[in-house]
Amino acid sequence: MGTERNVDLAMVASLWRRPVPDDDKYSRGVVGVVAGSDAYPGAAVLCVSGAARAGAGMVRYVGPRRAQDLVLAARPETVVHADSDAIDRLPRASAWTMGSGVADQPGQDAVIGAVLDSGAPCVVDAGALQDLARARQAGYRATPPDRVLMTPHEGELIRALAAIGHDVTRADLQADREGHARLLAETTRATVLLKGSQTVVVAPGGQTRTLPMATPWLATAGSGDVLAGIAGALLASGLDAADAGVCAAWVHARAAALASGDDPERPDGSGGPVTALDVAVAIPRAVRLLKSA
Ligand SMILES: NC(=O)C1=CN([C@@H]2O[C@H](COP(=O)(O)OP(=O)(O)OC[C@H]3O[C@@H](n4cnc5c(N)ncnc54)[C@H](O)[C@@H]3O)[C@@H](O)[C@H]2O)[C@@H](O)CC1
Ligand SMILES: Nc1ncnc2c1ncn2[C@@H]1O[C@H](COP(=O)(O)OP(=O)(O)O)[C@@H](O)[C@H]1O
Repeated sequence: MGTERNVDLAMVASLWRRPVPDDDKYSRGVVGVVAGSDAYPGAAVLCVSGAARAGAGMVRYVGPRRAQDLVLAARPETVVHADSDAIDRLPRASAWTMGSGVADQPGQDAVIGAVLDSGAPCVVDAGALQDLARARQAGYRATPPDRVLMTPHEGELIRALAAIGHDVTRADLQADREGHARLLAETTRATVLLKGSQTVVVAPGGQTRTLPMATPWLATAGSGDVLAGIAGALLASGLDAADAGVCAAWVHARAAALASGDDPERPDGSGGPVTALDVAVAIPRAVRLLKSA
């Protein structure tokens, strides 16, 4: 347990699933996205854009009407579902991304609960992290540890740990980022991707994988929502949670470097500013780099 591996292009290229002639949109993976809310409708667009650009065969979006409309305006290929309908009949999806920009939306909370009960593979972000941590600590673990990926930033990791009885300061966390990510992973029996300039992915009872430093231009509102969408597409394509997290973080960082014009090998901020949607648009170019490995 706890052995370290650094992530590089060859590792990601060997894991990334490319479509084959026999594929159809379902076999390539259908991602259900429960993201965005009346308070944060833009997170829905960013999360869906991340999933679509990373190669999902289909994206199903579940959320409030205004967010549905924004999603369709930006990504008309998305199939949208009202959260009130989805509670009765969960849309069929190979994996789910849930929680980015979700805040005080009872319909979405009910869908998130139903997905977790179903045991489907899922990425859990932002507004869904604390409830998931509490539920898994209490033993409600329908989804196996290698199929659930929690994606906190440092503030969210502190709150998720507090929700399960571990009070941690920002200084404690920064002194040992991997140790605290592992504390959440082992206590909840879930895979944890801790975001930051250097992202780490911790599998419970397994390895820690450390990503290269990303361009500091990536520290911009909504870029984490794009990452959650990418990871959902990769879980839906059949990767396990740790591999999906590693590949998503690598492609996300490369897409940001490409969009910024920063040095992809040693990003130092020498490029220009990027927005979250710029990162999503650059994902296909980052995926193309994988074929050179
Ligand atoms: N366009 C949109 O709709 C956007 C929606 N977003 C959503 O907005 C909600 C609130 O997210 P926020 O993170 O902004 O605010 P939160 O209210 O979740 O967190 C704020 C607290 O966490 C700390 N914190 C925030 N980001 C951090 C980071 N990257 N690393 C370490 N500590 C950090 C701050 O110091 C602060 O104490 C989330 O659901 C998120 O997904 C954001 O992604 C921004 C864009
Ligand atoms: N200083 C930094 N350098 C490089 N990447 C960063 C830095 N800070 C944050 N990131 C990355 O940017 C993204 C921010 O995600 P998050 O904090 O969830 O923001 P949001 O909630 O606004 O989407 C993550 O992928 C994280 O790894």
